[in-house]
Amino acid sequence: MYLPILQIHSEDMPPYAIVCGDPRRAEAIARKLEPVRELSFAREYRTFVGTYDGVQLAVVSHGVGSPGAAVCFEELIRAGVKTLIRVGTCGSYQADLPAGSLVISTAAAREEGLTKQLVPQGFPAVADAEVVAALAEAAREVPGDGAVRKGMTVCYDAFFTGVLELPHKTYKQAGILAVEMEIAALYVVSSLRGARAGAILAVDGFADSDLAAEYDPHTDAVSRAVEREIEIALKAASSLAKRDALK
Ligand SMILES: O=P(O)(O)O[C@H]1O[C@H](CO)[C@@H](O)[C@H]1O
Ligand SMILES: O=c1cc[nH]c(=O)[nH]1
Repeated sequence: MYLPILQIHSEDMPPYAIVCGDPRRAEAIARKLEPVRELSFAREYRTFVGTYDGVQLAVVSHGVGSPGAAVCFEELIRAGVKTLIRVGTCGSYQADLPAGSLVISTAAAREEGLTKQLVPQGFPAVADAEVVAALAEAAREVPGDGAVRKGMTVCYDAFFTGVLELPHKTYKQAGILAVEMEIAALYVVSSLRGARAGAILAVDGFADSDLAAEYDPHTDAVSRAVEREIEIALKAASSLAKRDALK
């Protein structure tokens, strides 16, 4: 089957995929695969396939925002991908999760618009428990200087605020750890289509509007956290694949 938006063929796709927003991050992840092959680079969607620790994986960028990312997730699942792990960045709500920390998202509050067009309001955007456990286990094996925390995240469409305020205060008060822009789409599309998904995020600053002036995602602490989450996601994907092989 040909997937016309990603411009890939299902025959080339393994059942495990690492996904991320930035095509350049996809390339950085793909450099860890050996051998590796670039299948396509169409719009924001850059697709590689290769081998990590004896396991065949795809690495695909999905761009910024849920509508475009949902197109990517749908086509990957139609192509036969059954396990998706997002390796992203996020803004933190928690003082003890500064830039350089890692967040494993167990579920996402659906504050974006895309999933409202797919499922009713009460439908949860929830990670797969096996994927979350594999990420948490891999995180314990990959050393680093930042904190690692499992918990809920919130998914917005807006990155910069307009004249309305985003409900940062409410979600922070409710114990949400961090904000980003694609996990709701990932978890809802995966649930609807029978795939399993999870996500790990590197904190690149504080999301609250009063701290936004200090936003700088290009520090050494963030780069180290991104490098660490890439290792964690690759290890998690490989251990899930090896466990699946024994089932
Ligand atoms: O680092 P990525 O994976 O792109 O994720 C986060 O970064 C982008 C915003 O800067 C959004 O895509 C958000 O979800
Ligand atoms: O969506 C995002 C991603 C990274 N950092 C943020 O503050 N927001």
